[in-house]
Amino acid sequence: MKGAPIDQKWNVPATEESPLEGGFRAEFEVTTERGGPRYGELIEEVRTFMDKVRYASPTPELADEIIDDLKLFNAKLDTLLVDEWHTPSGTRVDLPSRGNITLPPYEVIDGGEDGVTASVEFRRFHLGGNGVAHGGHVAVVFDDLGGMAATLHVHGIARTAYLTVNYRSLTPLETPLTMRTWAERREGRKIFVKGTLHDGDRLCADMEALFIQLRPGQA
Ligand SMILES: CCCCCCCCCC(=O)SCCNC(=O)CCNC(=O)[C@H](O)C(C)(C)COP(=O)(O)OP(=O)(O)OC[C@H]1O[C@@H](n2cnc3c(N)ncnc32)[C@H](O)[C@@H]1OP(=O)(O)O
Repeated sequence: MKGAPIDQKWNVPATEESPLEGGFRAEFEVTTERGGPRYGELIEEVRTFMDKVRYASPTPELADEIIDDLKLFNAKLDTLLVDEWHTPSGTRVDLPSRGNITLPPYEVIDGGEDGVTASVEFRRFHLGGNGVAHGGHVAVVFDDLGGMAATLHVHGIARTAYLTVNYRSLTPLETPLTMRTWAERREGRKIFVKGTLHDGDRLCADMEALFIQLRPGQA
């Protein structure tokens, strides 16, 4: 298991009442094919590049060279752009964070109706200051894995209404951390979710969030 539990039924098939439109599509296609067998490696190289950009102090000449190289890469990708529903980024459940380049990389260890446990590692480019993670990046992972817990709990798509993070101690970079998220209770479409982030036994942060299950066809 890497980016998500594959065997869970979290995709609600499209129907006339719940068409494939709106904020999140009714159907979340589970795939390990898009982007090819080395897509994970591609994403990892991009993350490594961002790590280095975060800490590099290039000369003007090196910056010129890298800009030219990046323009070539961007032109290559321009030939193969697809919409968000068909990109591998976010749908490759076999890859950390479902292959989503915008998320700190996590691997789901266990996931189902009762909650999600994942190993997350903040990268060097997630630096906030003083060598530790930026609080916003911590919140992003809580949002994604909290949303996953809500989705698995109700077997339907949910969207964040609010999310509160308490930063209890510093969150290290380049360290395997454990995040747990679970639905504490449900009131109709409202799913109250809680979560924790630990470095070993030390609590780095906890969160409380409200996710709202989307009505059929809701944008
Ligand atoms: C599958 C793999 C996992 C993927 C996980 C990805 C997770 C990513 C999650 C996100 O980041 S979603 C993006 C961030 N969130 C948004 O952009 C949400 C923007 N807001 C909205 O779209 C709507 O406000 C929302 C869907 C949340 C609610 O609108 P609705 O029209 O569906 O519901 P409504 O306003 O009628 O509220 C329903 C209930 O929730 C309550 N509620 C809504 N927002 C609230 C709030 N902020 N605080 C407290 N209560 C709230 C509301 O009072 C009401 O309570 P009652 O039923 O008891 O009357």
